[in-house]
Amino acid sequence: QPVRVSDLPLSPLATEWMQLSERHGSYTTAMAYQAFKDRNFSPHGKGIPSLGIGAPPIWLALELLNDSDSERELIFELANGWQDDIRLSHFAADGSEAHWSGGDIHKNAADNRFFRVNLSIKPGVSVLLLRVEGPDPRVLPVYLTSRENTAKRERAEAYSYGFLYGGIVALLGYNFLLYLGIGSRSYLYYSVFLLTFLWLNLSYTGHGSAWIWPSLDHWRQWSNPLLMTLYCITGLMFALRFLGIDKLRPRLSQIVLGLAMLMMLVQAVAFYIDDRALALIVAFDLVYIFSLLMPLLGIMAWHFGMPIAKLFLLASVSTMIGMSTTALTVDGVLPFNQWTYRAAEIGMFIDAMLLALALAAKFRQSEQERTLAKRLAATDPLTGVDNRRAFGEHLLQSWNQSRDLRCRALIMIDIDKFKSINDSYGHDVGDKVLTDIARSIRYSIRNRDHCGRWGGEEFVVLLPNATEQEIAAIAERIRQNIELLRFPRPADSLKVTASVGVCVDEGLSHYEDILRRADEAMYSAKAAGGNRIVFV
Ligand SMILES: Nc1nc2c(ncn2[C@@H]2O[C@H](COP(=O)(O)OP(=O)(O)OP(=O)(O)O)[C@@H](O)[C@H]2O)c(=O)[nH]1
Repeated sequence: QPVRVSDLPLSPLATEWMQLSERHGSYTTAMAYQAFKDRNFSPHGKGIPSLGIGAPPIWLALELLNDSDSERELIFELANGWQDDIRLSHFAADGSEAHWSGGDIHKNAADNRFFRVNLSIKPGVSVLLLRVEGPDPRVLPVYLTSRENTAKRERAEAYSYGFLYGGIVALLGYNFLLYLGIGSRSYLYYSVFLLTFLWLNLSYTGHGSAWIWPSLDHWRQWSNPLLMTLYCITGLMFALRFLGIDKLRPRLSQIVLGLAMLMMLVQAVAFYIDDRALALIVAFDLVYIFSLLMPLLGIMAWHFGMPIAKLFLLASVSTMIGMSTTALTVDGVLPFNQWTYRAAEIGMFIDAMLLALALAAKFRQSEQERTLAKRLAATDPLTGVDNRRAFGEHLLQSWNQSRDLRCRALIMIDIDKFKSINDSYGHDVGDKVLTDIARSIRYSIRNRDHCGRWGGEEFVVLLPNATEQEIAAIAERIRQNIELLRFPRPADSLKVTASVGVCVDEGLSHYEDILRRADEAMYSAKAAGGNRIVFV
């Protein structure tokens, strides 16, 4: 049944095709045409013709009926930029013939990224005969539509590719800048992964051949398998680093990378012996392993309790879904449209975006960890106030910041006879006394004052911006509140007191002087019997 040129579908031709494989010997165009007329072609079946890697050359034929009395202009386009040798013949109703050829092995085959031919279909029944040869996956989405429909499709594709490439380039540039700024290797690995993703996209969409490397004939044929391999390897390297598997499971990490490198070596050998079918099989196998391995690594990291692993898992599952959708579309299980056919691209793009989000989440997490570590390093674990180092830093900082007009003071507090508390009630009670005293001091001071543990049973308080009356009141409050502390059994009869030394700064030249003088004052208080305040 010839297909009416007025009824041609907007999607690629599928059930319309008749096919003949060159499995049992090759044909010239005339022989194939004769075979078609002798009804030796069989119906192609459903889906876009898809024959896998290294399939023998295939002939596809289509009978066209132009039942009008004028010529019809159509555009034939094989929307797949990686076939080696494409030949198209048109046998018109009036007996005239036209022939075209294209594909990767033909130098600068077309000024378009795909093999494209303008056809004039004369009234009557004519035959289109297409032959495709090459080791690459033989997926043959052929559009046969009017000039307007082709332009419409081209415009939609241009927008979508603009969006895709724009998105990847923006992510790539941003993450590379983050690497330069922050120096974290994860950003570098991610940028390299995005670069290979961009490069691979340029390669298999035909944009690279059309615009970037039109004269690199050898590269044009090899770019797909080599870039697929590189994409998987950089993706794995990023995942191992990002998920921390290189540190948690270094052996596993080494095995995965070793296998990836082995694949790269096989590709180098395939390149050397010029066996592209081998390179393609290795590349596709690696892609399948990759799309299974990535979620597995995500699950493993999840198992290790890494919160970002969920985002990573979601990202790799989106690639898996995309890839299977494209595969099912090519096989004719799912209906063909730009979304289903290009689902792998969309899945990988969503993957890349989710990974950027995961990187940001990881950055936030490590920032929080850093802040926590900094706080822990500055805090006395028993009492929760600043430790000696942190208090010293704070004192120095506030000293440098303001040579204040109003006076400031430093209070040194030492618990009286603390050793005997330890000796009589044990260390646990001693610890409880220290904790309660720290809490009591914090309760006695103002919000802007700063408290620290200076030594075993010694505390310090810095009072900025305080009048002499305020200083005296706070020091007295501290002393009194310590004296009022009560403890549970067995220390219910225990009464604790402290000796307090106060140094009011009236133009001291060095911050250590205030510490030394407050210490001296505290010792004077202790020497005078304790439980008192001495001012200097
Ligand atoms: N329970 C407990 N004891 C501590 C801690 N840090 C230091 N100490 C004890 O504090 C005691 C301090 O003893 P001394 O320096 O002789 O001071 P003191 O007994 O208070 O004597 P005076 O200061 O002269 O009143 C020592 O026995 C230390 O073991 C701690 O974190 N917990």
